[in-house]
Amino acid sequence: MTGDLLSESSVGAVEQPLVSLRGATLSYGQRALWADLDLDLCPGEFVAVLGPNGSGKTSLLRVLLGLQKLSSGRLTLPGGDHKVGYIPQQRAVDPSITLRGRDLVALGYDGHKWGVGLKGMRTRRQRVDEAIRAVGATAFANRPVGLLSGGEQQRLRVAQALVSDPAVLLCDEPLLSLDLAHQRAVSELIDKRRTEADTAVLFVTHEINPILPLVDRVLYLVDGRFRIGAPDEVMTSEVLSELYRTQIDVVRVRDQIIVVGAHGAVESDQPHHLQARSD
Ligand SMILES: Nc1ncnc2c1ncn2[C@@H]1O[C@H](COP(=O)(O)OP(=O)(O)OP(=O)(O)O)[C@@H](O)[C@H]1O
Repeated sequence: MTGDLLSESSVGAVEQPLVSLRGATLSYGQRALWADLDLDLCPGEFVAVLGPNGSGKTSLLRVLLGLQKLSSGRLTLPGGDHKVGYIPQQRAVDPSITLRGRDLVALGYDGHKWGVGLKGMRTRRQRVDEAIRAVGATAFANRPVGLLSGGEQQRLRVAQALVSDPAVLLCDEPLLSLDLAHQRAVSELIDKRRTEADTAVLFVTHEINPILPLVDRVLYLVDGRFRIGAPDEVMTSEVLSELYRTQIDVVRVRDQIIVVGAHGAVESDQPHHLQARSD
């Protein structure tokens, strides 16, 4: 139930991490989702978290958000407390919800602030407007969230996470149900934040290809086992076969990674990007 740390050295320059996990284990009852996990998240780093359904990706975000206690091990913030932006998994919004798009974004700015006063209100409006502009949502920000398309709602969720000026951005499958154009737009927005503000990004996804050029390291979780390293180190036939405990073939086609598994190899745990092998 342990994982090997393939490449802490591949992080590059020695930097003080914003978030650090040491020997982190999360169990529900007898089942360890992951155990002995060491992970540092440094400024400007983009870490993708992959793994089949139920492997503990969202639970990892919940631990980092302070919503879930570790069963053992330590979570530390070596540089002190930081602002954290969170893009939650998409959920269907009730069409009768009258909250406007800009109100949703403003919730991200308000955070724990109360009684901001008149001057504060002006700054708040400016910051919210900027965030809405940055995600290209100005045209629909005054409409009720419930009447917006999935892609439009997702852009507003990104704005909500970014408006708080986060040092760490936690994203839970932010590309889910977006078309290719919106996948690209949302990935670019997150990457822009990372490069311009040195924000660290932890990005849960089932599909690495849309973000492959942005990824520094991959954390791949399968059934309590895990690997951490650069995409070229982790996304290999050898490593994934070991994680899934069955033959997995990883092939590169142009700039895409195609993962091919044996029929029925991972059953209901089959990740979205795992293609059935035809032999
Ligand atoms: N509070 C809890 N108590 C007990 N079990 C839980 C709790 N929260 C999550 N789980 C279980 O832990 C497992 C991991 O859940 P989690 O949501 O972290 O997986 P995931 O990798 O994000 O999955 P998906 O890809 O489907 O979103 C699941 O089997 C889930 O049912």
